Amino acid sequence: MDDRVLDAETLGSSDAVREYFGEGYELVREYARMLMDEGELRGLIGPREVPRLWERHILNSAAVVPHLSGARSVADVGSGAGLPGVVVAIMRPDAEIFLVEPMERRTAWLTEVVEALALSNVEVKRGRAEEYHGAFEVDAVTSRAVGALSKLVRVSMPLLHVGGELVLLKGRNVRDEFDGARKVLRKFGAGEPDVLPGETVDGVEATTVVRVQRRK
Ligand SMILES: C[S@@+](CC[C@H](N)C(=O)[O-])C[C@H]1O[C@@H](n2cnc3c(N)ncnc32)[C@H](O)[C@@H]1O
Repeated sequence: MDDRVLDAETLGSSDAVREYFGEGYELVREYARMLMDEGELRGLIGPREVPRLWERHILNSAAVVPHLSGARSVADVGSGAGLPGVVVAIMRPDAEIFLVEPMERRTAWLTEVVEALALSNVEVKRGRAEEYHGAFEVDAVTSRAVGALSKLVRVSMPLLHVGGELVLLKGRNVRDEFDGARKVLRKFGAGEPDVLPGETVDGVEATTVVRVQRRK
């Protein structure tokens, strides 16, 4: 194991992180191991991401979970390597999770992860979110690093039941995207976006979570 992996392992095996993930800890750890072993090689994460895998990716992804408490079904739009969708699926085994991703190479990886971790609550759906408008509806959509708020509202709002919510991991400056999204928020019957405080686990602060409700 090289030093970069050891760095990430230190945080990933800390008591605070173990306690935070509770029953899901072993599965999250297995997923992190898969990403560390193969993620870079298969072009799923960059080489610089290996040492900060827990900090920047795993813990960061977990920050959406407290905001999904009422959701029985969740679609993760643009799952990529499975972030945050796989982490959500592990932490919410009671919810039905759809991982929506257009790239074949990435859906192949997601399918392997789902099988290796025996995640019976997950369905991988290959395609763009827009292709699934009218095909299924969920209580919540999560998404990270897929695009600006206006795009996320346009492609994701039609996947939600009325009353359902987009729960997005965004950068600190997300408010700068609000003006550009006004028109599309109105068009898709969305409420005012809420910017929510991220949690801090073992000194690691999560990025900003933004919640937008489908009102009609
Ligand atoms: C930068 S990656 C982020 C992946 C992952 N969410 C993460 O945070 O590591 C963006 C992903 O969104 C996917 N994507 C882009 N547009 C999409 C759309 N309209 N519907 C679904 N997925 C989309 C891309 O194929 C890509 O895998």
